[in-house]
Amino acid sequence: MEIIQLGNPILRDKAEFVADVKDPRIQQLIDDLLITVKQANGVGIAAPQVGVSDRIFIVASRPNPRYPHAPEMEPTPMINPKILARSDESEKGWEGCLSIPGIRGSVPRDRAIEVEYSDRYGKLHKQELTDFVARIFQHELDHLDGIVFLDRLE
Ligand SMILES: O=C(O)C[C@@H](Cc1ccccc1)C(=O)SCC(=O)c1ccccc1
Ligand SMILES: [Zn+2]
Repeated sequence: MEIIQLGNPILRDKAEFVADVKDPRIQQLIDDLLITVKQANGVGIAAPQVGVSDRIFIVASRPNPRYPHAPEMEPTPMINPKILARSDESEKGWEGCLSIPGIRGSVPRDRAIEVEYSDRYGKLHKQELTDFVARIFQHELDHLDGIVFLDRLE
């Protein structure tokens, strides 16, 4: 799928709550996002970045030049994600965005967050995320609310 670039107003849309995770259209979208994030060599991707206004994103942390200690994880679809609690400490870190190629910036994010989301089978997950994985989650959640990392540069 084609990745929407900054400047396209769709990227600023607020994504809608997913009513039925078992809907075949949602399952197809999840498969498309998994392929797209892999092809783009990203560590995350959100549905609005492919022009779909659903509250779904993929978190796919892996070690990379900027975060060599990042955990290698199975790309994880997260549906109707939300942050339940935040650590009081925040940390600045480098971010990029597949919709804003060639630009990197230092963005403050909460170092630890308690999150809730449904997986693609409809199972509810509640867990604590820290460091780079927490950063990706916050970056992708922003996309669901039409926010990009440039909006958060200090
Ligand atoms: O635009 C996106 O949502 C994907 C974005 C996710 C992200 C990267 C870095 C910090 C938080 C969230 C990317 O994957 S950008 C390209 C990339 O692979 C990368 C960029 C910087 C550091 C690590 C990876
Ligand atoms: Zn992005």
